[in-house]
Amino acid sequence: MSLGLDAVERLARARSDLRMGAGIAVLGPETGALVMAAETVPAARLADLRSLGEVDLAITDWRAETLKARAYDGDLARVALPADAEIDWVRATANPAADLEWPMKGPYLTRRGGDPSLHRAAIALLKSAHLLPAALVVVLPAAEVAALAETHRLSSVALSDVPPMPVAPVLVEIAAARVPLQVNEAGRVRVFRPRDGTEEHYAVEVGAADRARPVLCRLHSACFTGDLCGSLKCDCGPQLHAALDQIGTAGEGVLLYLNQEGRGIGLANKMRAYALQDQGFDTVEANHRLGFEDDERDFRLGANMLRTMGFREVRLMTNNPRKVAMMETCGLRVVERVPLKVGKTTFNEGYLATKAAKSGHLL
Ligand SMILES: Nc1nc2c(ncn2[C@@H]2O[C@H](COP(=O)(O)OP(=O)(O)OP(=O)(O)O)[C@@H](O)[C@H]2O)c(=O)[nH]1
Ligand SMILES: [Zn+2]
Repeated sequence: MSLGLDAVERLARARSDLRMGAGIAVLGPETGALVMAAETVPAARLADLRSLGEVDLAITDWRAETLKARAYDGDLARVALPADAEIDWVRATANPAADLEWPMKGPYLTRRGGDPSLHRAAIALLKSAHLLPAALVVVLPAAEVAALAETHRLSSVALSDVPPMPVAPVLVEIAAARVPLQVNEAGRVRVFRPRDGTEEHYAVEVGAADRARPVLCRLHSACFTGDLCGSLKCDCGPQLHAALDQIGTAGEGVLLYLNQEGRGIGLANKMRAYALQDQGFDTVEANHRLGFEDDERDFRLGANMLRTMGFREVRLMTNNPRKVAMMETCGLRVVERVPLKVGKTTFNEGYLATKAAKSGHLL
């Protein structure tokens, strides 16, 4: 019987529930947790969660640093929810938007000792759902959590199925068709769908490159503001079009368009980061204040797509050494790094300088 959900399907359902403000169960061998997203949980549900036991607000070490909370667990801190904390306090701890107006939300009492694995899994789930990485967590005996999930028909996932760095999803080509492009009429768009229910990614192939030779390739991450709206805050739009021009002129090559908006944090969080940048923080600091790493992308996706298309060697258009390294790790030989130096404006020179200084980009 295959009617029941497998682990990958249960994770996809749990991500979706968290986005809607529902609770989910994470089941470990002895203990389990009821988990809700600080960003989406309705006030009434927070009250119900409280009635079950002690509530922790799990935040990342980056967010803890901003809030001056001690992160005894290394990569995260388990803040004990104060008895008088209302939903506004929870949201403000998760979201740095009002940090400057409301700086004294603490002092934060954080837990020390014990096993933070359930909290770590909760944060990983929220990140993969593109929500702020702040999770409300109540830890109880696993049997009790399983019973609550059963009674209230909540999604439940096994702790062992939520690894901190998920395995690279398997991508399947779903559809492909000819799309004549301005840069070259021999264009073809292929759509790849990950098996884990996350976003689809696209490959634009120009011509029919020989699979036995290195392919000219741009590995591009989605940027709604730069690619579509012509934003001057970044260099994405000009890079996208320069890469397409170069591939079109060469007569063959591949543009991989990965739907990893905002370096993998999603557009809502990227706009939160932009609002922080308007307060004076740089692109990396803004991500950290939100609780994210400076780059949350999984470049293994691009390498998987290229391999599925039959390529083994690549001439990669990028200024980002991490992209080169990841291709190599995934078994694709980068025979050449082709620089893409376009799109510098007075609005983005600070952004480009920060990427060079803090993220190792080549200027
Ligand atoms: N979080 C965040 N993301 C941003 C910001 N500005 C641009 N982005 C995102 O950054 C990514 C840039 O993608 P790419 O141009 O492929 O990557 P890159 O790391 O700059 O590397 P190369 O362009 O290949 O040199 C896109 O996903 C954008 O949406 C920002 O200030 N904050
Ligand atoms: Zn951009």
